Amino acid sequence: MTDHPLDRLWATIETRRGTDPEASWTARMLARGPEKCAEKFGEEAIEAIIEAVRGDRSRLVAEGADVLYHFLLMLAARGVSLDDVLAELARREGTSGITEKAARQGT
Ligand SMILES: N=c1c2ncn([C@@H]3O[C@H](COP(=O)(O)OP(=O)(O)OP(=O)(O)O)[C@@H](O)[C@H]3O)c2ncn1[C@@H]1O[C@H](COP(=O)(O)O)[C@@H](O)[C@H]1O
Repeated sequence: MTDHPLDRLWATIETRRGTDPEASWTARMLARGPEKCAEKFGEEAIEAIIEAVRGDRSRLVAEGADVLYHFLLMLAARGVSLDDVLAELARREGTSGITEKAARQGT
């Protein structure tokens, strides 16, 4: 674990698991289940897309933060860790995105 804000946010999300849903948005969303977390992530992603298309920089920064938070929430709800995703990114380092796409498609 590093002192990166994403690591700290992940640690906070994990501490909220099973706590009072009235006191924590994270606890409330986790209690609502992975489908609801995925739906919320989708909504936040669309809001970020809208701001990217509009070109509103500060709104995109704010929506981007919402996207990252709700992405971590969606992972946590499915028992996938941030480290799992970071390990996959690390595995791809140094490979060509085009080669990677072909490998995934089996071509
Ligand atoms: N980064 C966030 C974060 N980003 C967004 N949100 C919440 O996500 C919710 C959804 O945002 P919306 O704008 O969609 O608001 P909404 O209430 O769903 O309204 P609708 O538009 O859906 O009707 C809001 O309640 C925001 O406060 C967050 N809630 C928590 N965190 C982090 O998680 C930590 C723990 O929070 P709690 O679990 O609430 O203690 C916080 O200290 C933050 O670091």
